[in-house]
Amino acid sequence: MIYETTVIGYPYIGEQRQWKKTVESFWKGMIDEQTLHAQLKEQRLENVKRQYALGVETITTGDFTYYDRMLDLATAFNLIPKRYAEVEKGISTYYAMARGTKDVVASEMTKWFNTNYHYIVPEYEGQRLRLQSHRYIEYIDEALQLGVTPKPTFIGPYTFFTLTKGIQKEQEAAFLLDLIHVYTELLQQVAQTGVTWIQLEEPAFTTTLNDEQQQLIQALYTQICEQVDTKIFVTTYFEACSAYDVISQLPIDGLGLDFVHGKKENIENLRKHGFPEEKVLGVGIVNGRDIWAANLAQCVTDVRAIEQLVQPTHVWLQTSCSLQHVPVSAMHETKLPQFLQPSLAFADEKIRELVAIRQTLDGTEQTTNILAESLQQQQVLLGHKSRHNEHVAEALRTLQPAHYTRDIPFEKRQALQIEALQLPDFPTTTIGSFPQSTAVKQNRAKWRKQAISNSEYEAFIEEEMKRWITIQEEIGLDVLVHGEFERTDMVEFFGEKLDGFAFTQNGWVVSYGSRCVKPPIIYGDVAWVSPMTVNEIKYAQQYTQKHVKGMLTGPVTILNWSFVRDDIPREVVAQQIALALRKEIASLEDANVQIIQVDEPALREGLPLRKEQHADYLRWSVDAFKLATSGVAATTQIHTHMCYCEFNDFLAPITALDADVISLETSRSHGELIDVLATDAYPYGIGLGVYDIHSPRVPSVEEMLTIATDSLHVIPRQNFWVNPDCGLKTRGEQETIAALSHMVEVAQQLRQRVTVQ
Ligand SMILES: Nc1nc2c(c(=O)[nH]1)N[C@@H](CNc1ccc(C(=O)N[C@@H](CCC(=O)N[C@@H](CCC(=O)N[C@@H](CCC(=O)O)C(=O)O)C(=O)O)C(=O)O)cc1)CN2
Ligand code: MET
Ligand SMILES: [Zn+2]
Repeated sequence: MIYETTVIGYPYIGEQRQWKKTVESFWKGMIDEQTLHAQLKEQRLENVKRQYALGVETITTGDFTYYDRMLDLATAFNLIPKRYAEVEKGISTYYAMARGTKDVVASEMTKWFNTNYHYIVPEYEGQRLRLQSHRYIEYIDEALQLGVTPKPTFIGPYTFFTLTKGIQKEQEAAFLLDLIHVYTELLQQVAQTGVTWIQLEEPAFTTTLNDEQQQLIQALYTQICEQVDTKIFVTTYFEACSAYDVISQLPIDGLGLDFVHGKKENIENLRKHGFPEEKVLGVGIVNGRDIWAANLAQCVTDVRAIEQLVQPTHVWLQTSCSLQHVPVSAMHETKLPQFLQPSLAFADEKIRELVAIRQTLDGTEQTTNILAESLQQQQVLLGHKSRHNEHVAEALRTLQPAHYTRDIPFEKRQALQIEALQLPDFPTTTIGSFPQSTAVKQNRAKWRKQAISNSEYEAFIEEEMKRWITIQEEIGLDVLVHGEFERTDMVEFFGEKLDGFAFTQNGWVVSYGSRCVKPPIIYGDVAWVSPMTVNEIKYAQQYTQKHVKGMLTGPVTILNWSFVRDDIPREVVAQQIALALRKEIASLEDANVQIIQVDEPALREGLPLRKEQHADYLRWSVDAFKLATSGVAATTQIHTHMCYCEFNDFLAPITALDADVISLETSRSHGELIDVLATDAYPYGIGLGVYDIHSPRVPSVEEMLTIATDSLHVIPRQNFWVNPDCGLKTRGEQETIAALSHMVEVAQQLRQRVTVQ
């Protein structure tokens, strides 16, 4: 048996987020294009060298990007929408598609399967696909020069096809023919560099696949593999491989399976259908999505059990998915609770785990001590007192059905709220955050370094809140927000104040483009300690007669955007967070806050990839939201917000939340959503985002009015809210004020128009 270690992909951001800094400097015009290329090359090579030093045998290239890997392929294939025709070719077009310019809107962005990473959606407008210049060969050559024979990776043709938008049914055949052609040409070019393997990532193989889709996969792979002379390794991840009997028989040379997230089903498939003798089996054994150290002895046992079943001749030991979903290294985290440190494994530590597993399996090194330590660490964590909080257990035990429902049904609540809140028709509001300006970030950085005192920092935040209350009054918004200036991130902020969470100093993961998040680590039972948001809301409320919304992140989003303990079901962790938020909401009510928004942008992202698992997830996630929000008075208006997804097939769960008002991002699926609202009336208050907040471009009144009037016939007047797509933290101040002023004008015109009718 031959064992080799490899990773599907390694994080490109660098340990100190060098990648982000380089790319953003280029956007700001601080460095020129040549310097951008030079700096990124240095970072890429550093990543290769790091992995080599850690002992990975087959190093991957093409896991690097200048913004997003789907966008890399789309531009390499000439999938460039017409609206960018006026933009200079090359890097300018690439970044215009990613971010928009003042003249042209950006491409859509949406979640990468069930992760918090967002990719750029390729758009097909009937153009011919042609292979354009690209960087893949350069990446391979520079690795070869380091003496490494890399395994270049690409997102595979089926996944690319399923994620491309705009292909009409009648265009499908032409598109697919073109796609086969460009993939073949690209892979042929790559083959000529002398690499022995090419990896194609097919996460879409783990979604439910019908017969037609299976036939398409066979056709794609038969035609591409026939024409490419290098060995092809297809890897699946995030779930078990669907249609395993078909996919394992594709004319490819290796298949990678996720034995972390799809363990049971993948093993069952191996048992039932075997594994082709001549193929390499990729065993995704180390979790690529969490930050917990693996139980190495268990991993070794699992690999041996898999071998017993199918006796492959060649095994690649790999992470369950790309390591881009975890931070680079846990080595420099010095402020974590001591007992936790040895339990953590970020990308580099996970590579070490793979190497230790390999050494154990092939007996090349004595690993008894490493395995024993790994096991002992598991025990320490399992038995830790933070995981056995009696108060939390008691609170969960005593939950009753009444904790999950509001006292009065929505129709009655709505009447009471109209009376209590006295809002105009077509009320305008924002989603919560206002620009996190350089001043905001710098003050926080200084405060963290203790260069300014607590009171100086608080005074700065208060000044910013007050200033933005005035701005909102001047713009004429109806329901105001405090602006979230005290928050680094909507999840990290709450985690810092709740029991059971830990924080890294440098555990960054890319969320989209150059935007990063530092997901908190939920290691123990979650509990509310003291009010987290009341002071700020109260402070802001003093300066206005209008309502200031309370602003919280929902239980499911906190769960989905954290790294979560794996000793108890996620459902239980969600309940714990919900109970903590329920207390926070009660504190807001005590402070006379009458409108409280509980954001759940990650509710849909957590939806399992397999349809048969949806119902169970939706049951407990909707329950968690209701547990958090249903304890309020009938006159307290609960808002929620969702974004970064398509919601047209998600109306039933949204309705089940029983939230009085929802604001939805709609730049992705405005039309479809309206169609759905036309057939399935949605009874609650709803604000369909009237502009995309991802671009610095200021949309005109007419543009927003068109979007708003579109939904006039499907949303009754008393339910109609006017708001942007999402929070404004990434925007500049001037463009924010300009865009919101236009938005308020839209509401005014709607009020006039509808009165006349
Ligand atoms: N967790 C999470 N997931 C999410 C979202 C979200 O808001 N949160 N929104 C959606 C889109 N994703 C987003 C993710 C990140 C950001 C974002 O703005 N990230 C910031 C970091 C935010 C942050 O934590 N900032 C810290 C640290 C900032 C920093 O880098 N400070 C400098 C120093 C300050 C300076 O001079 O700028 C440093 O440490 O070097 C702070 O404000 O305190 C960034 O990458 O730039 C936006 C949207 C979906 N998923
Ligand atoms: C990703 S959803 C963001 C909601 C949050 N209240 C904000 O405005 O930033
Ligand atoms: Zn949002």
